[in-house]
Amino acid sequence: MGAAVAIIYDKAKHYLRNPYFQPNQQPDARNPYFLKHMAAIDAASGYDRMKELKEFDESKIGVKGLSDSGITSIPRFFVHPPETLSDLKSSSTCASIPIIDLSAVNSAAHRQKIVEQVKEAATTWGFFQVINHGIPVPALEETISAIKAFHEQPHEVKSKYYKRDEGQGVMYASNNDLYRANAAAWHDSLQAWMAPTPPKVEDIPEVCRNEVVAWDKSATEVAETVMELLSQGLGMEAGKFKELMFSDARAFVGHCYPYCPQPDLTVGITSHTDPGVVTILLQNHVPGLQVKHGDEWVNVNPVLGGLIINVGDFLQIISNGEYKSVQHRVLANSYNEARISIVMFFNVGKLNENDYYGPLPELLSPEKPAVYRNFTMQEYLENFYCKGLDSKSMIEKITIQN
Ligand SMILES: O=C(O)CCC(=O)C(=O)O
Ligand SMILES: [Fe+2]
Repeated sequence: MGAAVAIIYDKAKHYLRNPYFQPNQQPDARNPYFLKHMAAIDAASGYDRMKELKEFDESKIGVKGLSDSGITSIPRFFVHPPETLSDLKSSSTCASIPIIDLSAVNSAAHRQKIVEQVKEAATTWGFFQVINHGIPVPALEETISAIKAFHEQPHEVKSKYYKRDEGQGVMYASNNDLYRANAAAWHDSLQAWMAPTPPKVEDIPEVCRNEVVAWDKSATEVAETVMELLSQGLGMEAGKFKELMFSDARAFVGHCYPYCPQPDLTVGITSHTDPGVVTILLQNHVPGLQVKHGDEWVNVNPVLGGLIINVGDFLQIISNGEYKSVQHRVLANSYNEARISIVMFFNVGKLNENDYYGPLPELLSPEKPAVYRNFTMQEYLENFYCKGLDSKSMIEKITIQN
């Protein structure tokens, strides 16, 4: 057994020794009274959550390392509160997000119909899949394979990239919000800021370097097409979102959701909305992504050649609530094969922290007054980086109460 492997194994054994934690004993972690109460329980049982988190983080093994080590019970800091766990089983099997064919997007005869479809999907679902978007299926598969290959590298190679350096460059870590969230989730991610400041190409791991660079280019083309349709759907010029620099800040994330031995006790990614303008998501064939539609969770099943698009908080706000930024989550993976997803987040590129943003003036009228107040980029970024995925969104914070 190599030294690094021995260390991983040692860590895993350490986690196995953790007392098994009954989820129904877990108090509501967001309630300050219970937090205090819980700290007391932890003190009594000798459980030091911060120490466990740090040990896991510093081991750099990620959930992939835990999963590969053959553990049969998950560390306690991954266990979610009972109200999250009891909701995991409730998913609808009949509904599905709209699928929109973009093959005729440049045909004058068909354009308006596609604009209507995109508008309807963004208004009612906040999520849709696009097909015939111009990226060939083999290119989608190569991108997935490259990210899978990154996560499958031996610990010795991959751990060199492990760091927490949010908001810039390239980083690989387990759970971006590990120290902010109430409970950790069963995924690892490779992340790279592609714009406005692209990473040094040599900082992108070699095993997926060309694919990440190529994906940035092709996903941005699709995003810009979709943004034109979304802009027209609001009755504005196709080029309006581009003019407002809505695709000028971009983050690439390659998630890996390895097999989880106790998928009923945790999640793959905690329910959240995306903060930005739009997100484009490519997933492999392993299911798990769900979106909230009305009171139901709906499975987003992989479609061959499909790319999933969703509206982020920023777009909901500037569209004055017309387009919906919808809660989504990923279930902890119960399949033997890892679930891989490639996510591109598109955000406004203007970096002046003191500029005000809010519902676009051209969408407001006496009949349709602003439903959100204006905010600065600084307030928006602070809100994002100070919270876990599971906390209050920007939207709730700036909604004008009547
Ligand atoms: O992996 C997925 O399918 C969803 C990921 C996601 O929602 C996110 O990274 O914001
Ligand atoms: Fe998301």
